[in-house]
Amino acid sequence: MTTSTQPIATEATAAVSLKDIVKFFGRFVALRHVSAEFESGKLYVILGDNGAGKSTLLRVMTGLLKPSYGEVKLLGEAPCERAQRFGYMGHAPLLYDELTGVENLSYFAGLYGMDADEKVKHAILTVGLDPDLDRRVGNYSQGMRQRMSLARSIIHNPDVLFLDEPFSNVDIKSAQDMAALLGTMRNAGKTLFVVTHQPAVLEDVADQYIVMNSGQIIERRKEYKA
Ligand SMILES: Nc1ncnc2c1ncn2[C@@H]1O[C@H](COP(=O)(O)OP(=O)(O)OP(=O)(O)O)[C@@H](O)[C@H]1O
Repeated sequence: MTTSTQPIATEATAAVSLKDIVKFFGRFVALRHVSAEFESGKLYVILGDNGAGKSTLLRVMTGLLKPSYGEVKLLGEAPCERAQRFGYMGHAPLLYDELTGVENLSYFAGLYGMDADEKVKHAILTVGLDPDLDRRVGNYSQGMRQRMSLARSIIHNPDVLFLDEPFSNVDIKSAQDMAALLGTMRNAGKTLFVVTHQPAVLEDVADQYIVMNSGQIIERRKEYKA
């Protein structure tokens, strides 16, 4: 019998666990003693006014930003140990303007050490774009760019997905299509965290609304309207 020192993530393992997280930027406190557990297989919508700490929380959850104090676990481990299992879509699309969609995604697939072709096509079709479109991303509309950025973040089929304002500058129809896709991913067992100022778009698919104010989670509720 072989033994392993690797902890095994069970279904009971929280997707994300935050223990007393504090984040300073200089002397400014962006996150104030945030403790929370988020179970797997849910779609969480993170709400709050400008500057409430939503993006900071998301980036701390991914390990892109180190907390000043406290502990983050992603699927039971430090986020850096789980890089292959989460995807992140931030404000910057992280796409090369001079490359086509397929070329962009093939590049990122290569970074994950993946055999690209089929997965790239699948990711592009999944977000409702045409893999055969021979157009540089620099000439995409903002909505297409957001979709391609989403495709980039799911190219490695992550279990946990963090999306920061995925619907910004996207027309309502495209936003609704993206929301439906996120719902499908949740139904397939993925965990999603979505920061947005447009919670109505996610009304049909959200499991929980996480409300932030002044660097704290002040409420977790099922409905986005009070
Ligand atoms: N790198 C940084 N350096 C200094 N201050 C920062 C930095 N990043 C964020 N902040 C500050 O931390 C606070 C929280 O920022 P954050 O971007 O997390 O808010 P947010 O809720 O996502 O806001 P918005 O809805 O406007 O995107 C803000 O006051 C912001 O100015």
